[in-house]
Amino acid sequence: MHSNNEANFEKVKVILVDIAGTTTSLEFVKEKLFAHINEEAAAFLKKNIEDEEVKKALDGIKIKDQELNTEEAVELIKKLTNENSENASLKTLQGLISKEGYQNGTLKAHVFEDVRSAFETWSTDKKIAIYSTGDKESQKLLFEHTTEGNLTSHISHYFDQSTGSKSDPESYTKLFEELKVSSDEILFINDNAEELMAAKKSGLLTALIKREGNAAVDEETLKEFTITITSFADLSFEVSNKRKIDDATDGTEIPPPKVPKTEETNTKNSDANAEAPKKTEEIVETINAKNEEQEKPTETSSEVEPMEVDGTEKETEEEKPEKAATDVTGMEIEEVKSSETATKENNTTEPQKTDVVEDKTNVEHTKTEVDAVEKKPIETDTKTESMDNVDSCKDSEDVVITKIEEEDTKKETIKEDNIEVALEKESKTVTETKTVLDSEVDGSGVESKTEKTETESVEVTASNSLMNDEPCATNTAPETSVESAKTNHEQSDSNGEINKVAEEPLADKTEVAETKVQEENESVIDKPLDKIANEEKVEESSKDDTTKSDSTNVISSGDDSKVVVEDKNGVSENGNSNEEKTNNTKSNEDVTNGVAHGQENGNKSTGAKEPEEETEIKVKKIETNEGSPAVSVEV
Ligand SMILES: CSCCC(=O)C(=O)COP(=O)(O)O
Repeated sequence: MHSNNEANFEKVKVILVDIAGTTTSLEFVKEKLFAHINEEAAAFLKKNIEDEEVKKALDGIKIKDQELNTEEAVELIKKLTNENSENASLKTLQGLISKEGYQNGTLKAHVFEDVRSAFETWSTDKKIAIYSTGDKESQKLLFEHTTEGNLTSHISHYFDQSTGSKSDPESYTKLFEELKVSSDEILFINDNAEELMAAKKSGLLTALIKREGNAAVDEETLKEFTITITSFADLSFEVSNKRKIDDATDGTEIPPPKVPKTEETNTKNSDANAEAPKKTEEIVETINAKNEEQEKPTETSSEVEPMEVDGTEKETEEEKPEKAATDVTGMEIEEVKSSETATKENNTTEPQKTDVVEDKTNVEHTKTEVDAVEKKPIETDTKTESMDNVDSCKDSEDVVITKIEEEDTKKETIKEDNIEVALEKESKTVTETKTVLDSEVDGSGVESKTEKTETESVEVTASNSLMNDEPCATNTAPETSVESAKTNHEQSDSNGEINKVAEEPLADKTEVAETKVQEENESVIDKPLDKIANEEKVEESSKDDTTKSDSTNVISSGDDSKVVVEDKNGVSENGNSNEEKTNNTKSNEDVTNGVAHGQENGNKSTGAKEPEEETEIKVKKIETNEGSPAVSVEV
């Protein structure tokens, strides 16, 4: 009929209902149940008159010191039932008498059609308790055998007169203490105004329900209660929850709260219908309360289903913001990492790029290589030659660049390590060779000098070869140089003076060179770049003769290759083959044959010596341009 403005159903945790006139029609109770009890009372007492529980109950209904036979007891039970006595012992006897009727199917308790649906809904997030004049056993029997089926699964508590009279406010205090809730978290639905008033005095929310056949309640009395309803369906707690979600999430205008249906209006009804949406604080508080409640196990919740509304609500208010925060954090971290990486890369490459290039070479390609290779300050003029190869084969340049990245990534593979060794061994080998040359030149002839120079070529070209991961279509000089170097060593075996050098395993030498170069690199890295460059210049200057000639590109080294060719009358072609270059350091015969076979057989120059042929070879021109060295040869 009405709803008070103060009504706060969101707080309700327990819905307390009585039976007669609330869940069940008074007609059923009076015309069916009580009638059944009256009919069955005689038979029941005849069978159970000696039962101690029955005796005790009979003692509870008889007049003090009254002696009752079975027939008198039956008549007393009927009389009290017809008077609708609330005597607790009578209720016990009524329950005992009706039990067989429920069990054998003779009795089916009536419940209003809205009861089952409401119980199913309420029990999802609330407790449903029964408080009836009828004893607990009778209550359970009734709800176990209703016209709507067994509803006991939705009911968590049964209270009867053992808790106290429903008209005594004290009874409700005991009740909510037992339920472990506050008084205003219980909504008591009853058709009896007197009992509701007692509950109200204890602080319970009260709903007077007007069912067909119930006694009328005057309007002034109705105003005392929280709400007046005609059906359980008038109480829709879930709608309130949906409103809370709307309010808490999208901020859109919230429709007016759904007020339980009312039959008529009065001042309070109007107020109730105009009830403003709950404030956010209040809503949040209610949400939290509901979430807490939802976490608690329901005592008789075998059919309890999760509350979807609350579940969504939780996700909306908690999970989504949390996820969003995580994503944002992750992005921030990634950005920071990227920034750090970029900074590191710049720090390691940029400064050296500038310094080394400026100090060491004017060749642009060399600059590129120096840019890329962090640990190669030693490579100077020799690199210029090498870059001729790079010039004609962009793959080489690419390889160098790749190496930069690999070095930056800590050289994870053996191959990468090899590359590094080869590159660095190149310059180191030059130094060693220089020493050999000095001793040999002092003591012996040209031949040994030549052989050792070739050894130097091995080292250098080997490193270049390793740098070329991909074959170069136009210039495979680095790989060729490796083989040529080996050939020269083998050939050197015939020369006793250089056997010692020739027998030294190449691999071992490589290891030695690697170690030395590593040390050298470490020291170089620790030095200021400017200083390194200056030192390198000095070093290169002191070993200029051998360094340039030791290169695979002896031809392209300008003066040195020219000297060699002139001295030996050797032949060098346009730097296409290191075989040819190597042959530059051989005798005329070898050189001559090398030219022929170098063209025919590619890189293979280690085979048996060809018959000697007299061939006049003239070197017409030797270009020593760093960019594209060339030698013009006439045979
Ligand atoms: C199982 S109780 C049957 C009805 C009954 O006897 C009774 O007294 C109902 O009283 P209520 O307080 O539930 O209206």
